Amino acid sequence: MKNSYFSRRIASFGYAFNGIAAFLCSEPHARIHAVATIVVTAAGCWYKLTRMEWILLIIAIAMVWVTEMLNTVIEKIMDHLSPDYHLKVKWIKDVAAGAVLVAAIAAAAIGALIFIPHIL
Ligand SMILES: Nc1ncnc2c1ncn2[C@@H]1O[C@H](COP(=O)(O)OP(=O)(O)OP(=O)(O)O)[C@@H](O)[C@H]1O
Repeated sequence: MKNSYFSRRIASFGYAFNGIAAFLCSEPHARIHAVATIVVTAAGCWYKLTRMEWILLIIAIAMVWVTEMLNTVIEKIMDHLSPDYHLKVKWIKDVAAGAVLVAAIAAAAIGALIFIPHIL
């Protein structure tokens, strides 16, 4: 019983990692985020960010990844359920894309507030 519970939890982690791999393999945006994440993390190490700066940076990076992944899922669902042009689909996709933009602007602002003082 215990074994089957833990093996199901381990399997769930496996599916989640498969999902991240599928996102990275199929979406060009994901690869851009991956490169940006590596560059920002390397810059953080170079400038020896404080613990609080790392916390803010990790939240900013995660926000962009999560919104981009959910936006992609919403696009795929809509393309599957409603491949034809539809004003409601346009609204749903535009709002989902808007969420990514909000996260990206916030992440850029957080990055600037953290790195500009270090660079100067
Ligand atoms: N079926 C549809 N009905 C109405 N508008 C749509 C439909 N599909 C796409 N659109 C419009 O086109 C925009 C782009 O949609 P699309 O699904 O191509 O997203 P994208 O961000 O270009 O995705 P990707 O870059 O991952 O291909 C949407 O935000 C929406 O305004």
